[in-house]
Amino acid sequence: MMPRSRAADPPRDRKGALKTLWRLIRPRWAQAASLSLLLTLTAALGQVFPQFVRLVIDDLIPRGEGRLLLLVGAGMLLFYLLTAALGYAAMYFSYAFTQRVISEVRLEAYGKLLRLPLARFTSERSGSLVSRVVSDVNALETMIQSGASRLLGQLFSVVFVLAVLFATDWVLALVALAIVFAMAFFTGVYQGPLRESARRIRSRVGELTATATEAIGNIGVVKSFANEGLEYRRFERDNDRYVAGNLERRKQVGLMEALVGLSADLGLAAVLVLGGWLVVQRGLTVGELSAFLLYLGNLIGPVRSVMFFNNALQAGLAALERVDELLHDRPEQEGGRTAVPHGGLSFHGVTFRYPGGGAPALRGLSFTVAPGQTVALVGPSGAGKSTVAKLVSRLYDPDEGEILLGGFDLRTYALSALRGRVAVVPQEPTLFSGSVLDNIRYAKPEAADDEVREAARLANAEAFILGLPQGFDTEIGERGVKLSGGQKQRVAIARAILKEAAVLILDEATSSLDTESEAVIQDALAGLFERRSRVTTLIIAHRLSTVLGADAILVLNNGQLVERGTHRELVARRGLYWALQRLAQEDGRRRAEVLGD
Ligand SMILES: Nc1ncnc2c1ncn2[C@@H]1O[C@H](COP(=O)(O)OP(=O)(O)OP(=O)(O)O)[C@@H](O)[C@H]1O
Repeated sequence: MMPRSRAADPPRDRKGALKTLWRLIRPRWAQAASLSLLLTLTAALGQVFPQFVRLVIDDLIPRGEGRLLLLVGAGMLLFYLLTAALGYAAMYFSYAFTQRVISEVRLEAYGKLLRLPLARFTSERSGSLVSRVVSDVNALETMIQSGASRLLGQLFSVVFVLAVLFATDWVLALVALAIVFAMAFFTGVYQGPLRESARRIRSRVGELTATATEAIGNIGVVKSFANEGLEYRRFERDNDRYVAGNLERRKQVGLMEALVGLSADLGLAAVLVLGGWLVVQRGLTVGELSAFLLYLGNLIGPVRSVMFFNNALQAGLAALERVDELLHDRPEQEGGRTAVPHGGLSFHGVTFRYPGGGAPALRGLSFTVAPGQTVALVGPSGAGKSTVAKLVSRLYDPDEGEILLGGFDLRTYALSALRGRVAVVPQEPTLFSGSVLDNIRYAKPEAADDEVREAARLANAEAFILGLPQGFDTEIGERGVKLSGGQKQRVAIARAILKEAAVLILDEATSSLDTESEAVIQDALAGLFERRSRVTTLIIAHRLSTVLGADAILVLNNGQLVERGTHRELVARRGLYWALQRLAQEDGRRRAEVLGD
């Protein structure tokens, strides 16, 4: 028996996030480095102005060089035009670089999200999962952008200026080095708390997104219970937590910046005092001390930027950790078999418990449906009928036992191949935004228009579709025309007809269909069976008519198979099936009486 796949790996940490960051940057490190140097160069070009001033004041004016002055003016014009163009190009390309990296991560994360096992979507709210792909990925922007545009240049300046300082006066340079260490020390002290608060903020963004997504995704229900106020308060609570997280972080950032700033200021004062002493006692010149102090100023600026980059780095890494966890989440496990035969379906000792759920939904279930046969599953609510359907589509895998299709374990098939051959008509079909044509074609994206129309005809859906404002091109789904329960079912049946299914699973609608629609649906199903006579079919049956047409009836109770046989055999047994049928008949009689009145 195959091992059950784990729902999720343990949470990944900063090391994992750093590795992922390096994987993303590595192929483009040369590009990032040259962009950063180019930006530094353009910034350095800005420092040339004092030289122009010196040239004009000290040279040209005293010599009365009017024409040369014009020439210098023209030179400055060219120089600044070039500087502006370089600055623009470097800034744009570093931005484009950041966007490319981020867009790649976003696509990779979304691709991964789509391939996570269904169970993963119950361990985290879907809005929070979406926030990992959208807002966490967006939160990487500042880190990558400032890293790509400034970091390298600033590190370069720090090393360069330190070298100049040591060449000027090594005693004072040691003090300067101590300043850098003090600044780094306070940055280091706040590294952990900043990372923690950044993590909290990211997870609160996830909660905030999830709360809004759930309410807006179910806005009809919210409105029908007039619960806009309740939902508003839920969002307000999450929003308050998010704001509190941001304020807490701001306090830490403020303290860190203050301590880093204090180190720099006290360091400058120390250099001034020590330098003054050196001038008095050791013959250091005033000019040397002034130059040293100016250089020190040039050192502290870039060191501060590097330290404050740490802030962006921690926020970015906290976001990247969440993205990284998603990227390393285990996808659905699958086999390599791509040919799924028309064959029998069998359950062997299948036991299954929903992740996080209590009692097993299925217990040691065994049954076989011969190729091309139709089996009806009946049983009281909660017996496990829909669970059987979910396991056949491999939305979940059994904890124990195995399910074979055409003689092979379902887990040996490639998922897309398997799901491409298992057609499900659910009780409440889902429609997506798009035309009717697109919605039916969802079952087989490569199907030609004619094929789709033929499927709709066989599903008894053509007449109502042609009655819609733009026929097959009518927009349905979230922003379009709303379809009735029966119409949705026929769209779902048309989808199933379109598929080259080896197994058909039909979850009959229990309610919401009047007798007329029910007849139409039965006709539609007849179309489905006519087209797919060799299909192995599993029906979660709620109607006598369907049960009578089945080759065998399986009665489930409490996740176990309690009876099996034909309608006649099961009625003769006077067991659970007989009791359920009697209940259904009584219910039918009462409804007929009410309608008769
Ligand atoms: N996603 C889920 N997570 C946890 N438990 C679940 C989940 N879906 C179903 N269950 C539980 O599994 C058991 C079997 O449910 P299942 O939906 O298969 O019953 P059913 O026979 O199809 O019922 P019905 O006729 O009412 O649709 C029930 O106890 C149910 O509460």
